[in-house]
Amino acid sequence: MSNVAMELQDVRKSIGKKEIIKGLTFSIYKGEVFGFIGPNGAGKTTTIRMMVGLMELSHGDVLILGNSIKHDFKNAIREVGAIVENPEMYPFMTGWQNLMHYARMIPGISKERVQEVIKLVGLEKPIKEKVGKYSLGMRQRLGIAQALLHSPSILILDEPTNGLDPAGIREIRQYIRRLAAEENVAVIISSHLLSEIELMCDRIGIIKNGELIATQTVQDTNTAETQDIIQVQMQVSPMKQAVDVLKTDHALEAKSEGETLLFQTEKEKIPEIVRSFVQHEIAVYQVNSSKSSLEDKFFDLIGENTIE
Ligand SMILES: Nc1ncnc2c1ncn2[C@@H]1O[C@H](COP(=O)(O)OP(=O)(O)OP(=O)(O)O)[C@@H](O)[C@H]1O
Repeated sequence: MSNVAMELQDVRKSIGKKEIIKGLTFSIYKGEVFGFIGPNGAGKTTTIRMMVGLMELSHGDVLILGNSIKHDFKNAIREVGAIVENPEMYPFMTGWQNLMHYARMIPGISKERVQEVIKLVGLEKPIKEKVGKYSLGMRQRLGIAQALLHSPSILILDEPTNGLDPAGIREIRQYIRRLAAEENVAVIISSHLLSEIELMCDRIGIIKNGELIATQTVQDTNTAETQDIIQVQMQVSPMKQAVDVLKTDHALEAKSEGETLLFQTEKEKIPEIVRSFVQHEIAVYQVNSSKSSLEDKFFDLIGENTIE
């Protein structure tokens, strides 16, 4: 049996004369948490709205467990659970009453299934309390529980951590990871907060101007970081001469910010660089280094310094 949960095939969307989504082709696999990230206006929400059947495709197709969203909508969409806009919950009802209210609208959902999803998102304790008393994180988890009622193979969450405090984010992260691992659900999360994606996802897809510009596993990025290039900050004087030495002796391009020299290299090269500075009578006052985070890579990829 195929391990692909969802496959996008040259998905395009035009609104008026403008093409907003310009041919997305990628797959999402069972049991993985896939982060869909990009700057504001990149096309994340539009793509997600097409994935969940809230918007028609202008071109291409989305296959969900092999079923075409265009030609076999019912069978395709039955496998999808999603929170795209804020989940509608009644604050004057308890968590349990809210879930039962939705469960009654879906044929074949038992009370046992309701109990099961409550356990999955860790809301056993407060489930008999009114939702009006819930924290934002608890409401999000109740929303996820609701989206899971019909046992979908794919869970799609648009900006699930929006507005949550760090503790709330940690909770959501924990339950999302558990869902993928224990239920083999493919989870798709859109976000512009990369630091969270790094901890929550197995793989990320970066979208910019309606195009997928990269996909990569988060594991790979981390491994690459530890083995490869690091960012170096050095306080040196005179600055211009240091930049020249880096270029002529080490073939490295550097930038200067005030008295700090900035460049990237392998860790092993640093002693050699310091030695050559000393030989050229360049004073070295301080050396700092840091690994480049996924966020740096993201900015490198999209070629911008800000995502707002
Ligand atoms: N109904 C519409 N009519 C015209 N343009 C639209 C419409 N909906 C979205 N767009 C445009 O399509 C582009 C993608 O928007 P979309 O909301 O999908 O991006 P996004 O990545 O989800 O951004 P954000 O993080 O801000 O939600 C934007 O440039 C937006 O202005």
